[in-house]
Amino acid sequence: MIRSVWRYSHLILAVVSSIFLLLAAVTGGILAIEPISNATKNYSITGLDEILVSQTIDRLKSNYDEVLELEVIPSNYVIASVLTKDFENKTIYIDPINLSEFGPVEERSSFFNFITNFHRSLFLKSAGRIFVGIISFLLCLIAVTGLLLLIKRQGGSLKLFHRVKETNFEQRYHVVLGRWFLVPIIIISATGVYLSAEKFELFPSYSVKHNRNEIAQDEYEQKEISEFPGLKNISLDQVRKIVFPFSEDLEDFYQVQLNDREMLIHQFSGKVVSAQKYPLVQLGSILSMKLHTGESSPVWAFILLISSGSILFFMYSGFAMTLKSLNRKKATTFGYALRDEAEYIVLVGSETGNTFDFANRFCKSLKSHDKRVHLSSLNEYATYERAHKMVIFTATYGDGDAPASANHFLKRFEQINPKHLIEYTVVGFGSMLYPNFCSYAENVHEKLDFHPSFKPMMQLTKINEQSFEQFRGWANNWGAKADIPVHLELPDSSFTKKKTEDLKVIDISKLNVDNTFLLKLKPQKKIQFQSGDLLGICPPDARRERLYSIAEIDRYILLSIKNHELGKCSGYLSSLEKGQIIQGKIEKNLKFHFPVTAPSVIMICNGTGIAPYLGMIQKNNNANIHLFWGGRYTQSFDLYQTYVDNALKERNIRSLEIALSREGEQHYVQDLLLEKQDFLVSSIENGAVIMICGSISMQNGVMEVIGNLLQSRSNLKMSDLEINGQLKLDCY
Ligand SMILES: Cc1cc2nc3c(=O)[nH]c(=O)nc-3n(C[C@H](O)[C@H](O)[C@H](O)COP(=O)(O)O)c2cc1C
Repeated sequence: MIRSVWRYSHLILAVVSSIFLLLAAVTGGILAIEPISNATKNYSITGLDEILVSQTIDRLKSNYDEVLELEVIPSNYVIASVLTKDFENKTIYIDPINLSEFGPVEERSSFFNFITNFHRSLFLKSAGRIFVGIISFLLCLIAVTGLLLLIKRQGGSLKLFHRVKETNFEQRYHVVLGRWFLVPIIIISATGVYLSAEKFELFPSYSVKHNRNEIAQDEYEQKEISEFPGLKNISLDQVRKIVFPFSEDLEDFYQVQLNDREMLIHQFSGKVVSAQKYPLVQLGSILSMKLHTGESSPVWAFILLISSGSILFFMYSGFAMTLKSLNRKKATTFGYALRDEAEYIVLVGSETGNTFDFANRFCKSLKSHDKRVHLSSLNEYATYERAHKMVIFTATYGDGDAPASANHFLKRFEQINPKHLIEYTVVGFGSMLYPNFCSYAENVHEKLDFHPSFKPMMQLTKINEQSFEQFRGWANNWGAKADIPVHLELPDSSFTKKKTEDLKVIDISKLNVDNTFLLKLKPQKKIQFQSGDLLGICPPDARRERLYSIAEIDRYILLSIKNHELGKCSGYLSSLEKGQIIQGKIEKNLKFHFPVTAPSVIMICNGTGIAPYLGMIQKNNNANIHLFWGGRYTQSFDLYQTYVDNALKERNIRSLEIALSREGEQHYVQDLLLEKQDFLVSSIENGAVIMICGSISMQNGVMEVIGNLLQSRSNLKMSDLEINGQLKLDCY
C-alpha cells in the first residue's frame, strides 16, 4: 500500500514537472561544463592552508602600486585586482607565494551567461524563477520518493548496492543509475530550492552590519602587516575575499570576508575593529552555491554533469515503464467475455504488467477455440455464474508480498462465497534471485486448496524470470488436462526476426520405446553455437517454432526429440530422411552454457533433457561431472548409452545415476537426489554448479528437494545458488 502511494506520487510528480525538468536538466548539464573547462586552466594553488594572509598582503603591497582586492575562489584559484607601477589596472590569477601572474581573469562567455539566465528563469523573469524553484522542489521530492522506492526494492538500505535483479532494460537501469545518481540529484535540487527561496526572500534577511560608531580611531600603534593581530593565523584557505582600504583615511578598513565571518581590520594597527559571524542562512547560501554550480571542484562539477544526463534517462525509462504497464493492462483485459458469461476465468496479479502479457497470450489461445474467457486482475475477484475453470497467474513482490493488482485479493477471497465448484490452477511468476521465490503464488494456491468450492486441477507451477519456454511447458500440460490444444502466440523476440540456417540431416535414429529419437544435423554454413544453445524449427505450414536444446558434437547439432502424438514439429522431424535440408534458427542460450569454472558440475535431467549434456560431457575433459537422469525404462537410455559410456571411459563423467519410473524401484530423479543427499549438499557447499534440463514438473520436484535439503542441512539458501551462479535451468 505504502509502496503504491510512493509509486503514484513519484509518477505524478514526474509527469507534472517533466518539460521544465527536461529544460533544467539540459541547461544544468551544460553549465556544469564551465567549471570543468575552467579547471583545465590549471591555476589551482595547493597548500592554501599553509599560506598566511598577512604575508600575501605584504607581498602584494610591495609588488604593486596599489592593491584593490584579493579573492580566493572555490577551485583554489587566487585572484588579485591591482594597479601596477606602470599605472595599469589588472585583475589576474596569481601565485600568492612568488606573485607570478598566470593570466588575466576574462569576462564570462556570453554563451554561459545566456544559459545561466535560461536555467534560472527560462527567460520568464520572476515568473520563470518561481517555476524553476517549484521544479527544483518537485525534482527533490521525485528523487527522495525514488530513493525510498529503490531502498524498498533492494530489500533495505544496506542492500542498496547488492546485485540488481531486474532484467528488463528500462527497469534495470532505472535502478542501477538510481543507486549512483539519486543522492547527487537530491543535492542539486535541494540546493536549487534553497537558492530560489533566498532569491524570493523567504529566509530572514541577513546582511552583515558593522557598528562603526564604537570604533576608537584616535589612538593606535602602527604595525607591520605581518604583525597584524587581526590576521594572526589566518591562512588563505579561510578567505573568500579581502577588500583593501581605499585611502589612508582612518575610517577605511581592510574588509576581510572569511568562510564563516566578516571582519573589519584597522589598516594601521591591524586590530579587529568589528567581527560578525555569518548567520546560518548565509552559510547555507554559500554552501548551496558551491554545491549547485560545481565551482568548488571539477570532480563535483563532473558528477553534476552526469547526474543531469541521468535525469534525462530517468525521465525516459520512467515513462517507458509506465506506458508499457498501462498499455498492457488496457490491451489485455479488453475484448473478453463478461465475468458471469465466461466458462474460463483468468485472474492476474501483476506489478509492472508482464504477467498480464502472459495471461493475454493464454486467453487468446482459448478464445481461438471459441471458449468464453474472462480476464481481470486478482483484485477484481468476484462470483462467476458459469465458470468451471479458473487460472490464476500471479507475480510476487517485496518480501513475498502481493503485487499491486492483487493486494486486495486475499481479503476479497475471504468475503466472497463462490456459487459453485470451480477447478483452479495457479501459476506463479517470480525470480529465483529472491529468497521467497513465488511465495505469494504459494499463498494463493494454499488459500484455494483449503476452500471447499475450489478443486485443484494441477499442482502450483512456478515460472522463473518470465521464461516463455517454461510458460509454454505449463500451457501444454494445462491444455492436455483441459483437452484444449493451447497454442501461444510467440513473444516478439529477436529470435523471431532471426535469419534461418540450412541444416542437412546426417543421421536419424529409429524411435525407441518412448517414441524418442536422435537427429544429427550439419549446418551448411559456418555458424557459431555450443551445447545448451537452442534450435528453433518451424515445420512447413506451421505458424510457430518449437525450440530444442542443442548438443554440439564435432560441429554437428545433435537433438533428442520425443515424437508427440499430435506434435506437428516432432512429427515433421521424425519423418526426415538422411540428406534432406531443413531450416532452423540458432538462439544463443548463455544462461545454459557449461560453466567456465566450477569445482564440479551436477547435471540433472529427465527424458530428452539429456540432449545438451551429451555435447558437454564429450567436450569437457576432467570437468568433474556427475549425471542424474530420469526416464521410464532401461531401454529408454539406450539412445544415449554410447555417448555416456565414452564420457565415463574418458573420466569426463565421474558418476552416473539413473532413476526409472516404470521399472524396478519405480522412482524419479529427485528420489535419487535424496538418496545422494550427503554428496549433493557437500558439493553445493563446495561451489558445485547444478544444471537442470527437462520437464517443468521435474524441475519443480528437484528444486523442492534441493531447497528442503539446504534448509535443513546448510546455511545456504536457494537464492544464494542463483546469486552465486550455481544454478542453471533450461526446463519447459
Ligand atoms: C522489487 C521486486 C521484488 C520482487 N520480489 C520477488 C519475490 O520476493 N519473490 C519472487 O519470486 N519474485 C520477486 N520478484 C520478481 C517478480 O515477481 C517477477 O519479475 C515477475 O515476473 C514480475 O511480474 P510483473 O511484471 O507482472 O509484475 C520481484 C521483482 C521486483 C522488481
